[in-house]
Amino acid sequence: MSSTSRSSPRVLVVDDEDDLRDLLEITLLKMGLDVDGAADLASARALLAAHDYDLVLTDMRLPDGLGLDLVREIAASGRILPVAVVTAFGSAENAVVALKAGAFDYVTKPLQLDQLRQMVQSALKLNVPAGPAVPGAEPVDSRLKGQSAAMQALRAQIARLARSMAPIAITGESGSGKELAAREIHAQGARADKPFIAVNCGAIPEALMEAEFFGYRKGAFTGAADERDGFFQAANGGTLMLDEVADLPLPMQVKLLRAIQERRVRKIGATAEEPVDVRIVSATHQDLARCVEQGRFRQDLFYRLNVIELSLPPLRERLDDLPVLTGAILARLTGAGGQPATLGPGVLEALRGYSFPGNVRELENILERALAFSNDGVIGVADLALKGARLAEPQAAAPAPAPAASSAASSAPVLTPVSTPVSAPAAVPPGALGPGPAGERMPPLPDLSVLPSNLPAYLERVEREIIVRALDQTQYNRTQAAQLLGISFRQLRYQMQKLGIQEPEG
Ligand SMILES: Nc1ncnc2c1ncn2[C@@H]1O[C@H](COP(=O)(O)OP(=O)(O)OP(=O)(O)O)[C@@H](O)[C@H]1O
Repeated sequence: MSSTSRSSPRVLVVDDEDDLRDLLEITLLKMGLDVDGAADLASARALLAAHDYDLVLTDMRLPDGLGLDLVREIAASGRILPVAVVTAFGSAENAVVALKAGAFDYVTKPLQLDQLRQMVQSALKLNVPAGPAVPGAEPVDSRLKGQSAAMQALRAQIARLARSMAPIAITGESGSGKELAAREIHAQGARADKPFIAVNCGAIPEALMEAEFFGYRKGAFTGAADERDGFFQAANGGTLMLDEVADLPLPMQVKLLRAIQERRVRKIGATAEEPVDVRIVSATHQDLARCVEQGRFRQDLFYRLNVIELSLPPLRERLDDLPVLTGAILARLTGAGGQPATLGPGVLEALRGYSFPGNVRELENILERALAFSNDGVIGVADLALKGARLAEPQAAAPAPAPAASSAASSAPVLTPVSTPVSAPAAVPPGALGPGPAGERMPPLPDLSVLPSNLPAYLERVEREIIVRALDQTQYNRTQAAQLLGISFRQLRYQMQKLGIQEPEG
């Protein structure tokens, strides 16, 4: 059942079960494709050597080896050829192994023909050159700015990952660009014209989670006045990003695992399941493997989400990107047609000396604030009001420390209460100490007669102490605490998680 015309995309089907191979071949022929069949690895290799294919679809178990061998051989050859595997139902492990080895996607037996067709269509779209490969087209401008080796490697990895359906787990500190990377993977892949839906798992009340993810039928519960789609249906054909995935409660993790494994969801109140074709990208700034160890995250879901890891480097490890990043951010802040702001002398050096715990988001915030304080669009060092710059300055005697407010942070360095008036030493940039330009509270520095031997750890302790105090002052009202500290609720929540600050029990 093979065809020789090259006007249509050509697919190689490798399966030793005649019935299944026939079913696959007929389905693909009906889609207008040319199809060759092979019953074992040896014939598949011979056909691959003789012809150009646009897609290979292979069973896992073959008389003379594994379909996985074919996946590996094609990946190692550098040939741009998507390979999908057919796995037995319930053998999730095989599917994950194949995806890790470089398979584009998988379908499970018994075959769901609608899923098979969707998968084939996605795979064939990958062979249409996109972006810069089209002659005369403008090169696609990556949204992820930076020329450092780390960013170049990241962009190359993203280009590879965009060509597959494998679930990706993105890790990286808060503000390091996880969502941007996920959007880039989506935009460069076969699903670019379909929706990209990002869901902050930590922001959905537990009681609403199932309805939000899977949707509901009219009348399924009080208040369900109309039928509604969930995130899975909304992202159908595209990408669903599960941001802050470590925040998912355990019961929801079970439901999510099922939906991802079976590629089907059931709306609340519905009797039938519906197929969904969604690429899953997850992200967290937490150590998910540790959450598994602590019993807070299911091992099986972790395994399913963590097929391929993409790690975003913190900004402080790629400070060479600062000129490009600041340029891009300032251009955006000034908007089209505006005169872009410039950096005054010493500004880049000052930024290079800072550790950016909030990464690119923090750089954006610093520049936005600095722009507001700058004269004639020229940002000076003082306009940056960098926290690190204060610590870098040689300090005269600091005010006497006050007792720590919270036992949870009793080992933290002690800060003087925020209300203590302070005058700034001459060497410190204006705005860094004392009331800030917009009447900001700037408490005095802790005693720095002894310099910390581990600056990041020290800063973390300072930050921890400040946050615990703000929470104490507001009876753990996080919205008020965030306001008090001039940060967003989301930032506060991230920092609390990162620093392991929990509400006192009772
Ligand atoms: N390499 C980069 N080039 C340009 N902008 C970037 C880059 N990395 C991050 N940004 C910008 O920084 C901000 C934060 O990025 P993003 O939301 O993707 O981070 P995140 O890691 O998902 O953050 P969080 O953990 O808080 O959800 C966004 O405005 C984004 O556009």
